[in-house]
This record gives sequence, structure tokens and C-alpha cells, in this order.
Amino acid sequence: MDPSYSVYEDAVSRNKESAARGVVELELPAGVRVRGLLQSGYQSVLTREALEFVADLERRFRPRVKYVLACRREEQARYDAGELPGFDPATKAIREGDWVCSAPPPAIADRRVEITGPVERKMIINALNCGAKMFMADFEDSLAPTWDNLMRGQINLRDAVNRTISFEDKARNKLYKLNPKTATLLVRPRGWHLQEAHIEIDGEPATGALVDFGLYFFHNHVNFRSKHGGFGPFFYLPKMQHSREAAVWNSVFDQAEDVTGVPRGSIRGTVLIETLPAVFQMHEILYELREHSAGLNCGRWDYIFSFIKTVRAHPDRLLPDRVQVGMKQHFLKSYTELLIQTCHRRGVHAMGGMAAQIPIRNDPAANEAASALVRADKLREVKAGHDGTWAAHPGLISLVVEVFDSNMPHANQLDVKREDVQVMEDDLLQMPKGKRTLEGLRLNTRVGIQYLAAWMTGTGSVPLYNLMEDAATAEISRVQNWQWIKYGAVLDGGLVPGVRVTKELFARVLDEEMVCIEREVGPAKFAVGRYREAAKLFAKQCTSEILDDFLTLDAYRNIVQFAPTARM
Ligand SMILES: CC(=O)SCCNC(=O)CCNC(=O)[C@H](O)C(C)(C)COP(=O)(O)OP(=O)(O)OC[C@H]1O[C@@H](n2cnc3c(N)ncnc32)[C@H](O)[C@@H]1OP(=O)(O)O
Ligand SMILES: O=CC(=O)O
Ligand SMILES: [Mg+2]
Repeated sequence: MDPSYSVYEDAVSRNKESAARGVVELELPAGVRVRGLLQSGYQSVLTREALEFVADLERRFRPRVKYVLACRREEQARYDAGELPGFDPATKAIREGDWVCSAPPPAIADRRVEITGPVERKMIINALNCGAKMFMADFEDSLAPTWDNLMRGQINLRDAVNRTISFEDKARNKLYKLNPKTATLLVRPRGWHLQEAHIEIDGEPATGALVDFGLYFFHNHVNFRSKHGGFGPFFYLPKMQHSREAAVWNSVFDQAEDVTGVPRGSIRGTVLIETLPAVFQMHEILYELREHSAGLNCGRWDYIFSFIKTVRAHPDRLLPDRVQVGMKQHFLKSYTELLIQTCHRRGVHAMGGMAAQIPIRNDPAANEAASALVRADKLREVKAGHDGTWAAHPGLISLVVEVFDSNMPHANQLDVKREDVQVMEDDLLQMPKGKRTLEGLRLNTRVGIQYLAAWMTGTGSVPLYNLMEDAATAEISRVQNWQWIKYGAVLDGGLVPGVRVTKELFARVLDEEMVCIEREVGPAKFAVGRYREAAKLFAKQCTSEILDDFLTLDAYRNIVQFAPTARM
């Protein structure tokens, strides 16, 4: 573990308070060390049995997780040497074979509208009540993985599955409780690349994904399955790059089912196709998970991020402004259509993605314009053959439901085979059209810094300039700046066409955008926020010689807080 991870003074004093309040000590299995501060209730999640379950998963699968991450590095080295991703000749038989996945369980046959959001208590209740069919509760893009967010998230999800969850907003004198009819829960653990520093197993930080999955599965599988016709729990699986990574998840599911006596195929996972390499592996990914699959989803924001990241050594592949990389661009249209064709051939759902617009209060015209964009996006998705889609905010649910209800008379569109779709490697690799502008560089910088500042204070999704921003959208801002600076991109549109992007230009833009952020958020919030630290980190990330794989890997050290008395 990097010794620079901080132990904060406030953690020390809070720990003393906890001790004074008589917080229960954990009973830890051999080899397990919990390094996070124990707040009230955490021990109900960190039970000896649950930690044993997580430790067993970690011991079995850590070597495979390390291996698939090493394979990612090896593949990236090939792309850096000039190759581009493509379909693998070795797995042609899987792509062309006639197999299908297990049929979708009744509980998720109709998933036309899924709301998403972090595992925050009030938001979970709002999401479950909002009228969406499903709720994707997120430990990933929309959650800053602080120890407290993770532990409270587990408590919140357990209470949600038990239907005992409530929340009192004292300031507004409002009590939040579940409606009789609620959305079905899907949980998204972190990606394979993130470690959980607060839990060590045999002297090494645990794998974040296995902690999120393991604790949630262990505490909830009995209750969840009793309420969902013997199926579940249901998951979303993020940021994979290859079917070998899906094979690891499949083995994790097998193991979890075997240890708990849950029948094979009860757990289901929807894989986000949100990396460029993965789009060439969709059949293979479904094949690996064929007993546990609930289909694929178009994670468009990470996909755009991954597109830039994968071709990071190709100076001829500089993208236009982030705002211009919309779903009508040929490479994105091709990806969504190929995903629909692939899923429906294999008998599973092809889920759409997230439009970033959110309701705009106090400006009816702007709000209507934002709604129109969401409506158009959802109409495109349902007409293309998607079986459902995502919405970021409860205020959008009725609009999205209306679009799907009007255009999808049955529970899903698995019968829409899209045999007309003919997508080749070139279609998936075609460069998006548009212009690079100074305004784009400025906006990337303003958004990246504000997002990071929020993330470092424990908030993983924020409204910025009337759009939802989360780890995936912020990544686009970061890698786009990096790409333009690295290759001295010449701006070809906007107010100052012809200008070359350099480190010096970026430094000036960053200074000016910090002034702008201070003006926008106000001096009081700016003074107490972590904007300066965020700017420093963002600048480092945008100007490094070699692109870091994930912004959150570097940023994570800023949110790790060890309890001084952590024991093994
Ligand atoms: C790329 C991807 O991975 S997309 C998926 C991951 N990203 C997400 O899930 C983002 C989810 N959305 C959000 O986090 C939020 O909507 C934000 C941050 C974008 C905006 O949040 P806010 O500024 O709080 O929105 P706003 O003030 O309009 O909220 C109004 C109410 O709706 C609630 N709300 C807003 N979004 C959600 C949500 N996604 N789920 C549940 N409740 C929500 C708020 O808690 C608030 O509740 P209240 O009136 O009871 O107090
Ligand atoms: O996770 C979803 C995405 O768009 O990224
Ligand atoms: Mg994503």
C-alpha cells in the first residue's frame, strides 16, 4: 500500500468518540483486516460470516483479476504500437454458433425504464418509488467510493431489500418510505481495476468489485430471491474489455451460488459494453455468462472515454469537442445497433444508455429543450430495437415511460432481430465528425475540476451546467484534454480556430477557469471546497506523458481514510 494514503486527524478523534460510545469491535476471520473507521451499524454488514465469504472470493479470484488486468496492459501495448482493436479470429465459432443464453427471469422480462443512482439512502427510496421498472443502485460511476459511502450503501441496500428502509429529512420535516409498488433492484459493483484499501485480505487490499458484490450478495440473496420468484440478485457489470473478464464474473457467480446453495443461473448480470475492445467481444461475453446473463447495455459515456483511451498513441485520431460526440455519430450508431442484433440473437435484453440531460428548475424553456433531447434520444433507442433504457433523474421517468409505452407494446423487443444490421470493424472505428474548439477545452477543464472536487468530498454524481456528470463523463473531459495537449491539436472551430493546444495554453485556460468556477460557486463554497487540489490533480492527469488508465485510480488516495486502531 502506498504510504502516502492519509490518516486524517478527524478520523482519530471520531474513532475516540466511537470507542466512548461503545461501538462493537469486529470479529474478524483470519487474514482479514478492516482499516476503515467503524461507524454505528457497519458491524452489521462486516459480520464474520460475510467477511469470510468475501475473503474466500478474494483468495479464489484475486490471481484471475490480476491476470485479466495484466492482459489489458498487454493489449493496450499492442494498440500503442499501432494496432487497432478488432474481432478475434480465434473466437469466430462462438460468434457464428447457434447457442442462446438462458431465458430472462420473469422479474426482469420487462425493464423498459431503469433509473440509476448512487447507493445513497434518500436517493434509493426516491428511485425505488419513482415509477421506473428497475433501479440500478450504483457503487460505480456515480459513487465516490469512500469507506462511509460503501458501508452506508451496503446498509441502505439491505434495508431496501428488506423493505425496512426509511429516511427522515429533519430540516424539511419529511419522512421517506417505500411505496407498496417499487422498482426491481439491480446493483452495479465497481470495475475490476479498483481496489478497496479499507479491507485487506492476507496483507493486500481487497478487490473493490468482490467487496461490493460479496457483501451485497451475502446479506441479501435469501430475501431478494424470495421476492423475485426464486431468481436474483441482479447485477450490472461495468468496464470490462474482454470475454475473459466476463468469465471471471461467471466463476464468481458460480462460486457464490455453490457456497450458498442457490440454484445455478439464479444470479443474473447485465454487462455494460462501455469499452472499445469489448464491442468486438459481445458474443464472447454473452457466451461466457450464458447461464447468468441478463443482456448487455450501451454505456455510452465510458465507451467514448475508452475510444479515446484505446487510441491514445494514434495522433491521427483526435476527437472533436465532447458535446459533438453524440449518438448519431456513425461509430456510436454502429455500436448500439450491433449490440441490439447480438443480444436478440442470443435471447437477452439490449439495454440503451443514459442521456445526460436532467430537469432544469426555474427555466421552463431550457427545461423543455432538455426534455426534447431526452425524448429524441429515447425514441431513437426504442425504434432501433432496445428493450429498455436508463434515466438519471426521477423527473424524467414519466417522459421516458411514455416513449417506451407508445413504441414498445410488449414486455421487450427480443423478437426484433435486426438482421438488416451489417456492422464491420471500420464502422466501429470510424472517427466522429466535428470541430475542436477552445470553448471545448475550457468546458472540459471546468467540468473536470468541479467533478473531481465533488468526488474528493464524497459525491460521485453532480449536476453541472444542466447535465449529469459522473466518473464516466468526467473521464471524457480528462482524456480529451490529454489527447489534444499530447499531440498539440490544432483547434479547427470555435472563436479562435488555428490555435495549437499546448501545455502553456492549457495552464492559462486552467487559471482562467478556476476564476470562473470561483465566480460561479461563490467565494464561500470555493474556499471550503477541494477545488485547488482537484485542479492540481486534473492538470497532472491532462499533462502527463503517459495517460493514466483511470482518473479515479489517482484520485482514490485522496479519499482513503484509515482508522488509527485498525486491527487484524
Ligand atoms: C455514465 C453513467 O454511468 S450514468 C449512471 C450513473 N449516474 C447516475 O446514476 C446519476 C444519477 N443522477 C444523479 O445523481 C442526480 O440526478 C444528479 C446528481 C445528476 C442531480 O441531482 P440533484 O441536483 O440532487 O437533483 P435535484 O435537486 O433536481 O433532485 C430532486 C429530487 O430528486 C432526487 N433525485 C435526483 N436524482 C435522483 C436519482 N437518480 N435517483 C433517485 N433520486 C434522485 C433528489 O434526491 C431530490 O429528492 P428530494 O426532492 O426528495 O430531496
Ligand atoms: O455506465 C454508463 C456509461 O455510460 O458509462
Ligand atoms: Mg460507465
